[in-house]
Amino acid sequence: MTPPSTDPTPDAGTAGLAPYDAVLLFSFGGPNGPDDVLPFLRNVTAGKNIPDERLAEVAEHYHHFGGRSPINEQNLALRAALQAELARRGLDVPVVWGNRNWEPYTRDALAEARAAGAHRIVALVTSAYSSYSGCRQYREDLWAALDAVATPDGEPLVVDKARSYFNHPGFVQANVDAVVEAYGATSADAAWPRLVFVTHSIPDTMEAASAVAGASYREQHLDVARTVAAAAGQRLGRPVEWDLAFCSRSGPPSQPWLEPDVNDHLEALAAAGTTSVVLSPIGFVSDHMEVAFDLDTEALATAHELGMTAVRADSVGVREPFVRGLVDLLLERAAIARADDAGAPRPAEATAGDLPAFRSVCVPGCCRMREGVDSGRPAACSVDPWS
Ligand SMILES: CC1=C(CCC(=O)O)c2cc3nc(cc4[nH]c(cc5[nH]c(cc1n2)c(C)c5CCC(=O)O)c(CCC(=O)O)c4C)C(CCC(=O)O)=C3C
Ligand SMILES: [Fe+2]
Repeated sequence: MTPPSTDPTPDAGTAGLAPYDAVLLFSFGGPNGPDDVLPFLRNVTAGKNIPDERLAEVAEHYHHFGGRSPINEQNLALRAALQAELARRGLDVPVVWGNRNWEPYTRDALAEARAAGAHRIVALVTSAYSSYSGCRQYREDLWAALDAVATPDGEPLVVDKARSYFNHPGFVQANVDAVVEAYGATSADAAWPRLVFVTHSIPDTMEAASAVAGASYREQHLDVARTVAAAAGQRLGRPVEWDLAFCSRSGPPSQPWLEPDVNDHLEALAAAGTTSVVLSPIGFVSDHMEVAFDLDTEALATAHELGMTAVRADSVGVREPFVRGLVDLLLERAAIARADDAGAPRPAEATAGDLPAFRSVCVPGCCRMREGVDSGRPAACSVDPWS
């Protein structure tokens, strides 16, 4: 197994981010106040088979936090951190921020980049793993947003996507650091904690669709979990036993989603004698609502009811190795674009773990949910937008 690399910061080189002249920080979006909650949830669930009771329940989660999701401040912090790291390397490009489901919307971010003179943009999605929810849905919305952006000079606006970065060394390293710190925060007289990695559940059908041309969503997580647990155990001087659990299931009960649910899993662990856990939210890049509610509110309460000691590790947020890794990833994507444009071989791509680097341009049918059922929506950043 390859340990997370601690390579020195790669030089931006003379080509820098060319051919890109702007970066799109592309995220989910979230409400800024109580009045935003319902319209936001309607945006998220348009055309989805989510029961009303589930929606009312999720609205309550947001109201519990004043109707405001932490995700927007977290994206602003990430944008500022990216800008600072780009500047540190002498890379002078605007970073615009756009969301699929709330203001600032993707189309406005693209218009902002266009107004600043951008013609070719590299998109960084705030989802580390690939599936319909973390990749294709972003690309479908991007296609629609590109369609809505005026191009008065007649030159098209092109957006390329940086690959899913779950196994990029920066993301893995930041998670290792966070896990090691969480172990340090557990009380010395508690039992050696078991490490429970947590991610967003998805329907089994979405899991199957994520495996069109490589590792599935679940397999991507297992690769990261294995790598993070091994590296953390090494740093701590003692091996850690780990599992992968899921949170935030929605959809009708009749529809199978990835399991075990983190709460059920904690019960099973308690029944088997585990008294201490560290929860590592490897499926999420920031402590947004799903982490604040499903983990910090629900799962920690479950653990305490079961008499367990539980500490939640940070998500990667704006940790330095993560931010540095994202800028490395942008530079790598730019080098790939230059190679593709020149018909030259692509440069090597940095990874940690056993899986290869995820594809930078999606293959036909990638993460497609409804093939054969409807005509599908076209998606940007793929070989064939219509498949
Ligand atoms: C894999 C995945 C990630 C992880 C990757 C990533 O981090 O991006 C993620 C992130 C997020 N999900 C979020 C919020 C919601 N997700 C929902 C619904 C759904 N998510 C799904 C998947 C994922 N979602 C799925 C398969 C559904 C069912 C409907 C559908 O097929 O799309 C719903 C509807 C109600 C409900 O069902 O819960 C809401 C409100 C927020 C914002 C949080 C905030 O406001 O701070 C974020 C970052
Ligand atoms: Fe994809």
